[in-house]
Amino acid sequence: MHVNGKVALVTGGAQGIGRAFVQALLGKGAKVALLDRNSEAGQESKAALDEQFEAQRTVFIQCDVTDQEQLKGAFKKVIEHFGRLDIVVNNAGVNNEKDWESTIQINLLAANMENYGVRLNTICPGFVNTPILQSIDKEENMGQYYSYKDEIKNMMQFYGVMDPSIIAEGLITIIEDDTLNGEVMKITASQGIHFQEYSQTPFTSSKR
Ligand SMILES: NC(=O)C1=CN([C@@H]2O[C@H](COP(=O)(O)OP(=O)(O)OC[C@H]3O[C@@H](n4cnc5c(N)ncnc54)[C@H](O)[C@@H]3O)[C@@H](O)[C@H]2O)C=CC1
Ligand SMILES: CCCCC/C=C\C=C\C(=O)C/C=C\C/C=C\CCCC(=O)O
Repeated sequence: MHVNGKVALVTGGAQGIGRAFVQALLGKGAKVALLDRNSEAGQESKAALDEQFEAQRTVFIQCDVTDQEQLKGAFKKVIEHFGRLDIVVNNAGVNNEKDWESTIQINLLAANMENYGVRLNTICPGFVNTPILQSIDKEENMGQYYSYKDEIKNMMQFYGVMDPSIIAEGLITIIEDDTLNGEVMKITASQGIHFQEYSQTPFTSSKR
């Protein structure tokens, strides 16, 4: 799918990887709705993007993705505003070991699109240089894993920390290549953008 002229919705688009996604999509000619629960960061982000791209190509919608009513309302607003919706990027995420139920709700369940006849792909990055990494130093985020913070920092040094722009490059690859569906794209500092390969099962059922 060509990105030029399409409409994209990015959750958690106010900062970090989401913001890099928004920037890359605008750079390729899309119109973008950035959704985020953080209104201040969302507005700041839109204002900064407006200096680089025409203001009418970006809209910020405050939305907590765990609130289904807000989320549905935001999808509706995007279609009303831009007249269509072609690309959904389910990016919003938190690191909150103390409230893992809400972490699962935000990171995995909020925008489940599998029943809508769309291509569905996943990006699994290694460490990326965004504000979420600051949570590693905070007991309120790490909970029982707080004592591992130095090991995690050693891992970051060992494996490397990537710039968000390479994750955005992975997203554009997924959008532009229509053959990609059900793929797990891995992005690491050592191997760059690559795909998880699954071995074929040797078993073939006689019942078809
Ligand atoms: N930074 C990293 O090293 C890695 C990040 N990830 C994942 O990438 C995604 C983006 O992470 P980063 O940009 O690093 O984090 P970030 O903390 O910099 O940005 C996350 C954005 O999501 C928003 N958000 C959080 N909860 C929300 C909610 N309930 N509703 C709406 N917006 C919400 C935040 O306000 C923030 O703007 C997350 O899902 C994260 O788990 C995955 C692998 C590595
Ligand atoms: C530890 C809590 C952090 C909270 C969320 C922030 C970052 C998340 C990072 C990841 O999910 C990635 C974690 C591990 C992967 C690390 C390295 C893989 C590199 C492999 C390689 O280069 O071969």
